[in-house]
This record gives sequence, C-alpha cells and structure tokens, in this order.
Amino acid sequence: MMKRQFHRMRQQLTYPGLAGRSQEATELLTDDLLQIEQRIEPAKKAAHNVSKRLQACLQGQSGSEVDKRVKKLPLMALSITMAESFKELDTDSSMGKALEMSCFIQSNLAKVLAEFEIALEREVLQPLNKLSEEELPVILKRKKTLQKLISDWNSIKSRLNQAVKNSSNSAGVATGPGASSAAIKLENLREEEEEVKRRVEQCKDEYMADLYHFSTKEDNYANYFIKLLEIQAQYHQTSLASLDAALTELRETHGQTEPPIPLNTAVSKYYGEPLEEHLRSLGREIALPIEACVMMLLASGMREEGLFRLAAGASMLRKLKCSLANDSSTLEEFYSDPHAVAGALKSYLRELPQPLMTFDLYDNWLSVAFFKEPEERVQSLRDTCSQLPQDSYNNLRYLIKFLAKLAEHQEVNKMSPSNIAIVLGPNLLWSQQNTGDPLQLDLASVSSIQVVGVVEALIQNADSLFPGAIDFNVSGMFTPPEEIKLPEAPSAEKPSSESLPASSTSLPAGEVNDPGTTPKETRTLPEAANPPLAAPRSDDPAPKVLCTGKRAAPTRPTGLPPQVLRIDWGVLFDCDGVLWAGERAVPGAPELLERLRRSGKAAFFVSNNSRRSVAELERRFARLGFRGVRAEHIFSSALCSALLLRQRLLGAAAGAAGDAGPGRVFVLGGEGLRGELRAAGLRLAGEEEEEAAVRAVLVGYDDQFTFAKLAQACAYLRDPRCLLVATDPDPWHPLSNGQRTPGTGSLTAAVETASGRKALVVGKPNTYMFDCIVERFGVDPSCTLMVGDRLETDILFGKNCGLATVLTLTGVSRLEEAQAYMASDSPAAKDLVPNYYVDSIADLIPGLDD
Ligand SMILES: Cc1ncc(COP(=O)(O)O)c(C=O)c1O
Repeated sequence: MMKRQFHRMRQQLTYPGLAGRSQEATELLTDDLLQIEQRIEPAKKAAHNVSKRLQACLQGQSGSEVDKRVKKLPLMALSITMAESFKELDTDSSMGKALEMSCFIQSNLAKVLAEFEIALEREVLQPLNKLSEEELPVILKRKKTLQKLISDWNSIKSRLNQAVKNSSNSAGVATGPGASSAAIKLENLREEEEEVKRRVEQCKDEYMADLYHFSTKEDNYANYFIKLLEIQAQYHQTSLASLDAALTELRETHGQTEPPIPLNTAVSKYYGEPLEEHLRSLGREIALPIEACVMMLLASGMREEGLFRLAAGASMLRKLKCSLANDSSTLEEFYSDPHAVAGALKSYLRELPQPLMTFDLYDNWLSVAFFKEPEERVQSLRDTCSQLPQDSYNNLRYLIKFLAKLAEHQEVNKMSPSNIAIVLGPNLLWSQQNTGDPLQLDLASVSSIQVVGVVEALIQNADSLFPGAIDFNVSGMFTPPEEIKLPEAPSAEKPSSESLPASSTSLPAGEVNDPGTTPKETRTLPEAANPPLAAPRSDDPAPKVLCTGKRAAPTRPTGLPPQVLRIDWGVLFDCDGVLWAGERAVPGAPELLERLRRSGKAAFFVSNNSRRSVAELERRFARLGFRGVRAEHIFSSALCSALLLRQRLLGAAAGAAGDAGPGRVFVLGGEGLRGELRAAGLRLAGEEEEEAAVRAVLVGYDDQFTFAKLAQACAYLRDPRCLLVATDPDPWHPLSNGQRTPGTGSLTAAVETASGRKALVVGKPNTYMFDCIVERFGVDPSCTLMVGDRLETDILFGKNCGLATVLTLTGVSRLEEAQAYMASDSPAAKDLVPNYYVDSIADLIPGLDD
C-alpha cells in the first residue's frame, strides 16, 4: 500500500500540470505521507528525550566493561562496606555471617546490574541515539532541502512567466538584436527552470523514500521501547533469582541450630597471636593454621562452590580451630567440610593483631590504586611486597599462590580473583586507626574498595609477583590421610623456569606432581562427616537380577565409586546438560559412549526435549561427534508421546471405556514432534480435508504458542473423551547467557488452568519412557544407572524406575540443591537426592578402565 502511494506521488511530481503556479512542499505529498511526515519531528524528540532520561537512570560508567563498571557501582561500595564490617565481628556471630553472605550477594547484584546496564546501552540507548541524532535528522534535513528547492523553483517559474508575458506582448513589434537577446534569455530561463525542476524531482523522490522507509521501520523503532521493558524484566528476574537463592541459603545456615559450644572448650592458642611470635615459637616458616588449612583445601575444597564465601557452622569452626592448635592428627574429619576449613583460615587472618599485609605498608598498598597502567600497578605491588617483613612476605606469598590456584577453578567454585578479594581482602589488610568515627568509617569503606582492588591484583599477578614454584606441603605435617583418594593431591606446582626466591622450600626430587593431571574420580561433600568414598552403593539393597521397584533414598550423594560402572550393565543418559550443552558435546562424553560400547554395556538416551524427531536426534549425535548412536536407543518425549497416543487412539483397546478412540490429535508443538506423531500413524488436526473429531490435545514445546491455540485446545478439551497429554513437565530451560526460557511444563500449566483438566505427562520423572525401553529391550533396573542433570526430572525418574542415579553438574541442578533436598524432612524430597554425583560424565570414564 505504501509502495503504491509512493508510485502515485512520483507520477504526480513527474507530470504535475502545475508549471504555471507556485507550490508548497506539502502539496506534493499524499495525505498518508503527510501524516507520516508529521511524526518525524515528534519521533526525533521522543527518541532524544527518552534516551537522555534513560541515560540518567544508569548508575554505572557508560561505555566501560562489566568489571570496570561493577567497581564503580554504589552496590559494590555497599558490598565492600559489609565485608569491612563483618571482619570486625567474631566468627561465631550470626550477624557477622549474615553480613558476610549479604556482602557477596550485593557484589553479585552489582554484576547483574552492570550487565543489565550494558544490555540497555547496546540494545536501547545506542539505537535510540542513532535514531534521534542520525537517522531522523537526515530526513528532516532532506525536507528542508526540498523546501528550499521548491522555493527556488517557484521563483524561477514566476520569472519565466514574466518573461513569457513580456515576449508575447512584444511579439511582432521588436525585431533585431534586442528581440533575439530576449529570446535567448527566455530560453535560458526555460533551461534553468527545467534544471531546478529536475532537482526538485530528485530531492522529492529521496524524501518520499525516506518517509516510506520511516513508516516501514516504525515498528522496529517501537520495539526499542518494548526491548527496554524486556531487558528490565530480565534484570529484575535475574536479581530476584539470585536473591532467592541467597536467601534460601542464608535462612538455612542462619536457622541452623548449632549444638551449644561447651564453655570449657579451649580457644585455639595460635589465633590472635602475633605472626612472628607464632613462627618463632614453633620454628615454622608458614603459620600452622595457614599451612594446615591450605593443605586441607587443596585436598578437598578446590572445587567447592562459594569457598570462603559461605559461612561455616560455628561449632565445627570452633572445633577445627581447637584441633589445629592441639593435635593436627585429628584433622581428618574436617576434610569433608571445606567451608569450615576456609572459615578457620579466614578467621586466623582476621584475628592476627596486625594484618598480614601490615599496618606500616597500608598507605603503600593503597597507592597502587593510583596507577592506571597495569605495568605500573604491578611494579608498585612488587615494590610494596619487597618492603614486607620476611615472615609476612613468606606467608603472603604462600597464601596468594594458593588463592591464584583456587581461582583457576573459578568455573566450578565460582570464586574469581575479584570474588576471592571481596571476601578475603578485608582480612588481609585494614587500617590501624579505626575509632568508629562516622567520617573515618566512610573513609575506611572507600579504602576497602581499594583493598579489594589490591588483593585482586595480587591474585591476578601471582605468577609475576611471586615467581617460581611453591611447595604447599612445607612442614609435611598435613598430608591427607591415606584413605582419602584426593582429586587435588597437595603438591608442588610445576617449577617455572624462573628461580625460586630465597624463602621458598624446594621439593625433594620425585615429588613434583601436577594436581591438574590427577584423574578426578571421587568427590567429598562439605556436609558429610565421613563420606564413604570408594565404597560400594550403600543403598543398593537388592540382588542384581531382580527389579525391586523404588530404591531407598540415599543418605547423601557421594562421588561415584569406579566399581559402579563395572557392575552395572547399562546406562540411561539424559541428553541436554549431560551429553551436550547447546551445540557442543560435553568434553569426554563421546569418548565415554565409545568406551561403554566397547565394554559391551548398553546406553539408552532419555530426553524430555520434544523439539526434535528421533531421526533428527540421531543426526545431532553424529554431528556432535558421538559415533555409533542408533535411533532405536533414543527415547525422546516426542517419540514416547507418539507411542502413548498411538496406543490410546489406535490400539486394540482404543475407544474402550475411558479411552479416547480413533480421532485426530491437536498438537501444540513444532515439526519434530508432529513428524514423530505422523510416523506413528496418527492424524493431526488441521492437516486433512475431512476432519475427524479431535481425541487428544498434546502439549509439547511450542515456541509459537498463542492465546488462540490455548483457546482452541480448551474448546477440544470440553469433550471429556478428549485426552490431555503433555510431552514433559520441564518448567524452564537454561540459556547459555544465564537466562531461562519457558519449557513445556509452563505451557501445560496454562492449558490445565484454562481447561480445568489435568494432563497425562509422558516425560521424566514419570516412568513411561522407561516402560518403553523395558518393553523393547528388557532392561533390568537393578543393574542400570540413570545419569541426569536435573534433580526434579532425571533423578526422580531414576528413583521412580528403581535405578541408581548419578547427578552430573554440567547442567541445570547444583550440588547444593541436592544437599538441600537431603537435609529436608520431607520423604518426597529424599527421592530427589541422587546416589552419586560427578562434575561431568567424563568422570565416569575411569570406572571403565579395565
Ligand atoms: C524444549 C526442551 N524440552 C526439554 C529439554 C530437556 O531435555 P533433556 O531431558 O534432554 O535434558 C530441553 C533442554 O534444553 C528443551 O530445550
């Protein structure tokens, strides 16, 4: 329609029939274009004003990267003040613990805010600016040019008219040179008029094209404001999710009633003692609590999420502090509680009469912040380190090297150098004069921000500031007990080519062992007092030949003992989050499947994802590098829904009491699901000329879900003979950017609510998929393992089918969630606790070694 108008107007201009009279620019536009024209100026104003106001809402420094932005946010200052404040409280204080947790959450919120503001800038502010400062001004400028050209044209036309009149008045009178010069002038004027008219035409065309484009893009422009709301909604949801998780954690730890601490319990004598005195009296180079805690953490805490952030139980902490002072051979029980160990280390640093980084050098450390160039900052840090007393230097070096190692695992433990610095910085450096004066406290919190920056820089530059390898096992007193098969055996780092500083202890030959290469087989749990590492399945009550139905709930998930896979005959794998994440195979997953195949074990695939047909899934396996996976071993919720509906609508019993009988299926879902249904011989609503009655509504993953479809589904469901079936109950799925996208469960809830019916759910945790596998392959549940990443679907499914379960941490659920279910009193929650867990299914490979 716009195109037609555009064409019409071109014609109007080309053949205006208006040569004789003067015109206005507006006369050349149709009403519709005039209407559009009138929107340009207000649109420019709106884009300009809104973007200015929006800019003013931003708290962070415009244009900078997330990390830089985060540091400048008021929330970050709040976080650091909290860190500074809890340092003043003793370790048993519940206020201190709550502050500690809040401090971390505030920094998380600051990060979410920074990311939100960056998204706003990129997706709303920049486009709005472009619109108000570039795109619309071009149109307005063209309008002005057109007006000017039209006025030139009008004036030349009137001059031409006058000349024509003059020449006709003098026609037949004048002859000779005067007459010919008038004729030439007239000719020139005509040419000039032609030229201006051509330019008017050209400018007019361009202007109309501008208006036309504006009108076609107006919806896009409107989307900037919708995008703003979407980004805001996402931001609030992410912040809320982070707060909810933190609050749950906080309420749990806060509400935990610690057993009373006996009044006569001795407080560790090393705590609160000046560093030099402590080292001298014990003849040590590294403080005993520092070495002991670092050794224990290296053994069993490096992958613990939130290490140094999550508060330890007060009684455990107190007990550990006493054990450290009294008898280091009794430390065994603490290996399973890395948070207590981290707490004891933090508490030692905090209780030193002067900070490890010393009062004297306080100003020197803070001056690091004034250097903008990274090299200058590192040099300043190096200079300050060199001024430390030898004892402080040795211990700081030891500690920073350890923290740098901890940060290497940040993907798993979520402790980046910045996160570590936030929670540990205030325990490493504080100012001597802290009188509680409000002004001083304000200054203190500003300098705390700098302290965090300094400690972060120390960790980030550990290798260059403290070159060379370090043997964490300085005294040999804290080697982990034999029976604990450690994933991160404490050892020396690989020696670097640089020479060791005088204070470091060199390793005896043969002891160099890179923990990174140690295969990770078993895991300990923070709250398990005596984890039965390498023990057989404790909850495996039945002889291996019988199907025993539900297994007893385990007392705790543990690392997977290698022998489990040797015993078990087959493995059921969930797909998304277990074998692959997005378009990438989980590292080691293809190899695991290959090894299973070679060991003669069966592998089946059970996926709630109803987007793809089994044939598509088979191709996906091949594309992601999984060789030899065959379609008949894949049991997706799409396939199993088709099997169920075929049985219900077309099977021998179809139409029998309660069953729906032959008829069509109304599908909420995509082509993959529809294809699977057609392949099962089912007829789909809307696909045939002659329509039979709809006998089932199938809700699958439908990214084109609309109100109209919902209403249609409800209309069919008014008939009680029409079945309501859902492919899976998944409420949402994680996206690679940390956001969530709604899952089939959310759509099913809408249909259930609107229709007042309850859906029959095919996918996990219901057992129908397993029934399909058993029917085709005769699988014995008592020697089959279920590996999944989601407690509420995969693990519960395993439990419901009587399988042993393994949670892998590459997908949706976290270990803390399993622990929370474990701690719950509800028997239903116990069914969500896996028997074992692994970081990734690659950790199952060692179990297949022989
Ligand atoms: C639409 C949809 N449904 C279900 C799932 C869950 O699939 P699985 O059971 O393989 O984890 C996913 C995973 O991303 C999905 O995208």
